[in-house]
Amino acid sequence: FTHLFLWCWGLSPGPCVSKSGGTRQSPINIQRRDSVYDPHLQPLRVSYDPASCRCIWNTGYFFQVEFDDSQTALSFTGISGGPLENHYRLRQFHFHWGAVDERGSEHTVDGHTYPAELHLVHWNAAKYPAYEEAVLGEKGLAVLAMCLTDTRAPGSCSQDRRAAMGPFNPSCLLPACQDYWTYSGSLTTPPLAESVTWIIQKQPVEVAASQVSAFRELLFSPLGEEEEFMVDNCRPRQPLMGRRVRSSFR
Ligand SMILES: Cc1c(Cl)c([N+](=O)[O-])nn1CC(=O)Nc1ccc(S(N)(=O)=O)cc1
Ligand SMILES: [Zn+2]
Repeated sequence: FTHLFLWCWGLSPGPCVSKSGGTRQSPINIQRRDSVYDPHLQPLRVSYDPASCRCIWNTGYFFQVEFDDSQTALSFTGISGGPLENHYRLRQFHFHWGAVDERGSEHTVDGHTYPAELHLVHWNAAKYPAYEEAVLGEKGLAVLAMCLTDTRAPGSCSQDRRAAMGPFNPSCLLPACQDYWTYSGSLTTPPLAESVTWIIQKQPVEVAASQVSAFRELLFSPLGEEEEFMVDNCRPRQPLMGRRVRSSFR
């Protein structure tokens, strides 16, 4: 019906049907025994330029650290290799976490949840002129995800508060082990666009203990309104719908 309705208006949902009727939604549970080793998967090539780090702000869903992803950015800042056919440029990274350590990650591995999950969001700069187009386009985005046992909180703030960030190299957040799973999915908050190649690192990142509690002091609510703590900003797992999860390791 959705397609018919859109067709009536001369609109096509395109390859990235979002919300209901989605066939490739995220996050998912990764059942290790059902993932398929793909020997053709290349190693991931990650290269970030700390000088392109711009600001940190609270979007109301999570806080995100944004990077200069304009063409003028001097150096290569992003990822290539792995399951990707092109070079994807880093746009932002953010976290999802729970109210308690027993939940918080969006993806799970054999049903195991972690207190938090980091997402580094990249867009296909070889195929699209800007992030805005890539969000809704085929193979538009690549999100590099890793579960965290705890995270370093760069500071608390209410919704829409923005702060400048000095040079920061997100590579310091990446685990040493290069093994990953990959599957085709979507954004995990609206518009839930089905344009994401997910790359999930196998090794969780161990960081300083009792850091996720600092995230829990952030606010969903705008300044001056009744305080609502930003917790449990993780979407429930979505049906696999027959999708295959590939692994880069045996
Ligand atoms: C939809 C859109 C556009 Cl277009 C723009 N823009 O600036 O042009 N920004 N956003 C918002 C956005 O990116 N959300 C987003 C949501 C979930 C995730 S997650 N958890 O990694 O799946 C990554 C990002
Ligand atoms: Zn996310």
